[in-house]
Amino acid sequence: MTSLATDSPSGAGTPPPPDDGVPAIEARDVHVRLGASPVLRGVDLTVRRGEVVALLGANGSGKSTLVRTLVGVLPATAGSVHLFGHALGNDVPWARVGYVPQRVSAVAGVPSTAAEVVASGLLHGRRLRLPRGWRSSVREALDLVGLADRARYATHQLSGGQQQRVLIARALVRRPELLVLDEPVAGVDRPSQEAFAATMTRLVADGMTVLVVLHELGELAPLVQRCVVLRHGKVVHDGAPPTPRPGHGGEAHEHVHPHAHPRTVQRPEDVRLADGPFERPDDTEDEVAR
Ligand SMILES: Nc1ncnc2c1ncn2[C@@H]1O[C@H](COP(=O)(O)OP(=O)(O)OP(=O)(O)O)[C@@H](O)[C@H]1O
Repeated sequence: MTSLATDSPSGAGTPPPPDDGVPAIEARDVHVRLGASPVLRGVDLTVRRGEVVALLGANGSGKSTLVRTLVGVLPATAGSVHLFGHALGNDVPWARVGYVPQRVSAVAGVPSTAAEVVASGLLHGRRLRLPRGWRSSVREALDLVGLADRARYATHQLSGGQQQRVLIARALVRRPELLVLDEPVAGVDRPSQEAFAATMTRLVADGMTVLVVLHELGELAPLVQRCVVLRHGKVVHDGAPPTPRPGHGGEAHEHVHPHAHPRTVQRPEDVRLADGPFERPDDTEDEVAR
């Protein structure tokens, strides 16, 4: 299991379990309707243990819907999802799964300290009491995202990027083996982007399996082994990351980041999706969906 303990240089205390060949995520022919609209239309996705997979696609292509379905937040209309070999439901070992939702002020209105938000990540399923040693787990998780000195800050006293890091720490405090993140760096400040990339580098080195929704590979490009691209709720690419193109991030790039705070948007050096089935900078599914 990936650990947040600090007794090794990478932050891992316990080695990950041997890969038994069962994928961390296995989704087959997943369909989701929201309201009257078919949002996912037969998605297949396998994420093997230790893989780092980026989920890409234009605004409205269904990325958030897919990850929310994979972690059981949204019900699939049809198809199946297995996590660690268990169909979604009570049999899934949820303690092994960390989920970081899109920020969208998820913690901004919560009158809690960073430490309290992180500690809430230790409560899941039928666990309604904090486990023994929770304070050190919380401290380690905050340390891992570079916010050990902000533990007692109210979340509204933190920047957007720091709030996002608190959410990541909340997912990490469970010492998950699988981390699912929905646009973790959209609209966050540069120091938080860099802190996030450094955190992910350590976690991946320790064997963490990662599925991350991104608009751009950005600072995570060196870690990403596979890219899955959604378009109109279908997978249109599943394979190697697209070739980097110079110049992306300039004025021509107008991909909308609806969750970004306008004053804190940063455009990292990134990787442009190729033409063809991939997103175009000015393309949103809402505009082109049939
Ligand atoms: N609750 C809902 N009811 C009806 N339609 C919805 C609902 N939530 C999302 N949708 C629609 O589903 C489609 C996919 O949305 P989703 O948020 O999954 O896309 P996305 O690829 O994550 O987009 P973005 O990059 O903008 O976050 C969009 O057309 C959106 O308008």
